[in-house]
Amino acid sequence: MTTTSDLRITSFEPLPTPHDLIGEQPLGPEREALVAASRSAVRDVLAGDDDRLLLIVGPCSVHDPEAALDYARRLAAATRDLGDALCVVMRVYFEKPRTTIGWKGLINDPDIDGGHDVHRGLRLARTVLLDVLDTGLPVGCEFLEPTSPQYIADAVTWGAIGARTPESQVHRQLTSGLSMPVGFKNATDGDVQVAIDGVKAASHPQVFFGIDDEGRAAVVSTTGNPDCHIILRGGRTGPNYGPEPLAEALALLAKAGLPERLIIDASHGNSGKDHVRQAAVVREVAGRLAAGEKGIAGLMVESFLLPGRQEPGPVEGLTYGQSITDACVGWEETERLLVELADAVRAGRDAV
Ligand SMILES: O=C[C@H](O)[C@H](O)COP(=O)(O)O
Ligand SMILES: C=C(OP(=O)(O)O)C(=O)O
Repeated sequence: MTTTSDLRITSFEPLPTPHDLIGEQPLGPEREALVAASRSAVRDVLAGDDDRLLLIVGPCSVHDPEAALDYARRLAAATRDLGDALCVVMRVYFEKPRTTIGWKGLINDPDIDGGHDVHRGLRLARTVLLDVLDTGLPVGCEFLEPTSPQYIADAVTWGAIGARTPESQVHRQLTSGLSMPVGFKNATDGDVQVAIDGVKAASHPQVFFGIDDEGRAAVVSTTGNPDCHIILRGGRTGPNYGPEPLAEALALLAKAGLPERLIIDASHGNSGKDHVRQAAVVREVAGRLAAGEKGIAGLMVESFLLPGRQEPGPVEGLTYGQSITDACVGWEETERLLVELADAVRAGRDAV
């Protein structure tokens, strides 16, 4: 080592290789079939070849695997009879991008105590993914760390690039090699064009630094991902889920030569992170779907067992089933919204 290197690194701790972790917890043929079939269904909905609504619903973040699984079982049961109208993917988010600092998710700090037991976090995340798939629900998550997908992406049906990273070359390159449809969010300042640029960049083959299955640093070459789309999540300039911002975004997509279909995120900048407002946004969008409005392929809702949020900390001291990141719609309200959304999709089919 030289006197100029690693001056601010306190430790390097080797992780298991993706090959080893996946070997410990294999996907298995039944889950693999579910992931493949649900990816294909999501692609069809995004392309407009399937007239259902893609609904990405679930907690802002997973912090308590037991509560996440409890939620998954309820969601699977509640949506069993809504499959003619809704293509449901559960939000199972393990990596949280922060505005400044804060808890960065189950993989980074599974004990929510600053211990950062990433080894445990990775294993736990994979266990949660497999358990959720066993309820019959496909899974969606945000990809934030450029190397973590090698450990979990085989189990993921839909991915997101969050509002803090649509302009990041690293995330665009990563997405170009991901095997599932991926949504790019508009930036936190409300800029939609960066998400569209992200979709375009990710659709191209890319060559970049990454890791292989054996965890070795590698030059990664990709084919490009043709299944990307944008997500309107509002921003500092206000919400963008209304008919006017939607029309503007669709026009930008058309100008870029991309399909005029997108996802609306009812949370974040579209609700001011207020879960009561979030339910109102879902109902407004449902009304528009029932009236036959075009262009909305999907909706994202942050929902958990209890409404609202609480401050993060070790699970023993937390209220069961309540978010420790953004405020979520509670379960009873979620059940009502699921039925209302399915009815809206059915009504929209008959609208002129
Ligand atoms: O979805 C979660 C949050 O909105 C995102 O992680 C940013 O949160 P923060 O602004 O509290 O850091
Ligand atoms: C972090 C998230 O959202 P955004 O990137 O829109 O802030 C999220 O969906 O968890």
